[in-house]
Amino acid sequence: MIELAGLTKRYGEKVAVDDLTFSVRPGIVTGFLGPNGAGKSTTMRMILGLDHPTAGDVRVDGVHYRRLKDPLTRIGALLDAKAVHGGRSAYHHLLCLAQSNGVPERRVAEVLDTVGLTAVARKKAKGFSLGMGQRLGIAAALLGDPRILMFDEPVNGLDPEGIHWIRNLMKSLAAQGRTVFVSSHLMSEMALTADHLVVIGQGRLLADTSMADFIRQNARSYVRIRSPQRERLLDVLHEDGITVVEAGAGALEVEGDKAGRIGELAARYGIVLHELSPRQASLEEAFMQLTAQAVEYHAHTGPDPAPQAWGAGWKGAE
Ligand SMILES: Nc1ncnc2c1ncn2[C@@H]1O[C@H](COP(=O)(O)OP(=O)(O)OP(=O)(O)O)[C@@H](O)[C@H]1O
Repeated sequence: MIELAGLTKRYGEKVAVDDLTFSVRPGIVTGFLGPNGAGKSTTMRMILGLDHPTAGDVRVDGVHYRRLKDPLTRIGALLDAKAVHGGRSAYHHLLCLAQSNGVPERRVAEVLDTVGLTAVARKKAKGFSLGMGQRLGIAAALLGDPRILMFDEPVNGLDPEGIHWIRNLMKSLAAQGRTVFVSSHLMSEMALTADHLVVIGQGRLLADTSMADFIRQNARSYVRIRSPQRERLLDVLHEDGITVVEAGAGALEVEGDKAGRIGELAARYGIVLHELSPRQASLEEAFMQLTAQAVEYHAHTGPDPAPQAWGAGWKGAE
């Protein structure tokens, strides 16, 4: 279990982590999501005692990291896969870690086998690909057989096979009852891996929810419509109590699964439709919406189309 209470980190004027309170529980994969610069790495560094909180507190199994005896056997972390002495072999790198942390030597061969690096164990780490480096970093995290694991963007730069492998590894570690805390800026990746989600933006907590609830609340379905008789169509839909939203580029959107009803109304009133497509918003979109106000650097590719609405009960883009 990892417990954060009011955890805050300032760098001068910059608040990197802002009053975070949440717990990471055992037996499940908890995804830690946020756009670039949201404060994920800073939070993880504070969990490991590498950065001091400006305020608040973070505990690993009830104690501060620095007070843990043999910390590698309690919590294993992959923060920066490049933090390896390149002149050492994978085996030697892990052996040094094991010897300086009271971990039995046999664990080195075991974790090399787990991450699939046995064949290259005697090769120098500086010749490793990004994927091999990630695997070596994960091997180091697993070395002390800890009950808590923390991975910062572990799939960065990996090929599909590597991504698949990491996904399964995390699930199996959680299934063994371990606490697994993994950061990502990709919702689509987390949707396939995490049971629980903690979302932050500009250091602040935006969501702390089960993946199932997040999907239930955010995987909205809607219908996209295009018509050369747009005004007439708007009138007809309005009369039928259907709420319509401007979707930009001449398209309209209606919440829910109403394609059938809209098609019938269009047919009854002889309105030409160029498009009538039922759609499902992706979780990536839901995540972008949730964090939209909290992104540090926006790439402006054009004017933001301000949503307009017609009809009953439109409450704005939520
Ligand atoms: N040592 C530091 N000094 C000053 N500012 C810092 C320092 N470390 C991080 N920051 C700032 O704190 C904020 C949070 O950074 P952090 O690296 O924790 O975010 P992140 O969510 O991990 O982002 P990314 O996904 O890009 O890795 C950023 O604005 C960053 O510029």
